[in-house]
Amino acid sequence: MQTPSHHKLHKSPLTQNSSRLKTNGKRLKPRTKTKPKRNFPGKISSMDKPIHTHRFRYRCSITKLIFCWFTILLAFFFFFLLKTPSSNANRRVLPSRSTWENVVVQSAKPRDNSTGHSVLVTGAAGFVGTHVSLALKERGDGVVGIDNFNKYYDPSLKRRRSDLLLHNGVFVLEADINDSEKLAKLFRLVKFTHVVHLAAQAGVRYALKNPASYVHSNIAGLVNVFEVCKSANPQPSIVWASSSSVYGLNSKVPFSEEDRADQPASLYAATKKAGEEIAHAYNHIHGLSITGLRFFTVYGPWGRPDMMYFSFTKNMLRGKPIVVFEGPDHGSVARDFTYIDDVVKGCLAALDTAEKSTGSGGRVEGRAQLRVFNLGNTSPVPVSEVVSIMERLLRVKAKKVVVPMPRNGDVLFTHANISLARRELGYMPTTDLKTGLRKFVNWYLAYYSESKR
Ligand SMILES: O=C(O)[C@H]1O[C@H](OP(=O)(O)OP(=O)(O)OC[C@H]2O[C@@H](n3ccc(=O)[nH]c3=O)[C@H](O)[C@@H]2O)[C@H](O)[C@@H](O)[C@@H]1O
Repeated sequence: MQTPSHHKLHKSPLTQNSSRLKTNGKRLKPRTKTKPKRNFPGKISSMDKPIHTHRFRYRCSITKLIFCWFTILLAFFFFFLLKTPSSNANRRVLPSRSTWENVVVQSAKPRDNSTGHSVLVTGAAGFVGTHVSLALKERGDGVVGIDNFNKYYDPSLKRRRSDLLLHNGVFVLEADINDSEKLAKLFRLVKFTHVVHLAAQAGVRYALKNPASYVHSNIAGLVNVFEVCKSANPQPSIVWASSSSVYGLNSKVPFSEEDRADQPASLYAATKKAGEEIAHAYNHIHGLSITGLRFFTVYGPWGRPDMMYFSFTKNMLRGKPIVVFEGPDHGSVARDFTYIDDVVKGCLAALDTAEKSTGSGGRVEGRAQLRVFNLGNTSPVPVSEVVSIMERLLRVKAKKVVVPMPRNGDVLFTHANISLARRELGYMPTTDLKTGLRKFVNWYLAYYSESKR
């Protein structure tokens, strides 16, 4: 009869290797020379176990130890990965013993605490967001950015803008404006005096391809920003980006803030107009001070690759055709192109003239300010004229394919009346299209020649 230890012995890999394996009926020679010493018949004492057993157990325990350490290290790695914001750029900025929370607090500090603002800029790695953040920082305000770095257009351009901001002392947290926890946390860390809300799904024609993204950013995201601002104590004043597209099919020119804006030609325009109504509700109920800025086709260095002047430049330099839209009866399609520096001045003036919000802890002390301004250039230029300017600047003949403007969100023309902005904000655009496009082309050539290196 076999003892339990016998049973174990026969089942162990050692036993199988040394005594059980046979080839062609022959017994295989054991791999080790040491034979087990038996103290009692049928039993092997622990001291007398064969060296193979010791080595095997030794190897087993080493393997277990390594496995244990590896698991602990892995757990630490994931713990820190989850605790740290995911942007590479953000990770790069964090000094070794600092947390992203400390960096946010530093970034939000104005140069002079008594006069400077603490501003949260959403969409800070976007085109307008980058320029506004830089201008605020440059004049001494504290600025914290937030951006989700989505893939609507080349995210590497957004990363480069974010690097530029970081270089200038503006930290951009990688997070979506729909992440209420993150936003609320930012407000727990910093008492922001102002929010410049520029994060949005832009582009009029893309709405046909991805309508949900407009609802996600321009409606749900906007509501989320307002919600967090409404609950903050003190409540910040808000300046946010609406759009000239809200005028839609309006044919009365130039477009004035009092004109009807209830005939949007795209879902994009509809979400921006909805945003203005949502702003009204939050102002009315919660006492938030809100200023909406209707931007008119903003262009310039660090611009958006999805916009016409940018994509035409790229195609013309590569010898590719460009598709130029025209109106009925071969009429021109025109835009009130507005240079980025002028728009930035308008944004800062809106922020400086914004009154304080009047709500706190669910109570509202009096009416809060609610404003809407056009930020345009007051001189519409036909797209065909833009192409001629580009041809001269790039010294390239464009391969134009002229087609009737498809009904996919575009309107025939935009033209801003800026009297109100001039009166209330001192807004006065100074850059004509030729000068602005020259600055854009210089930036474009430098940026992409450097990227190739
Ligand atoms: O001001 C605004 O409200 C809007 O301005 C731009 O929208 P859009 O004026 O359509 O700017 P582009 O897409 O750069 O188009 C400019 C002009 O070029 C024309 N175009 C565009 C693309 C193209 O392939 N061909 C072409 O002729 C358009 O019809 C339009 O007249 C922005 O993309 C929107 O995000 C912004 O809100």
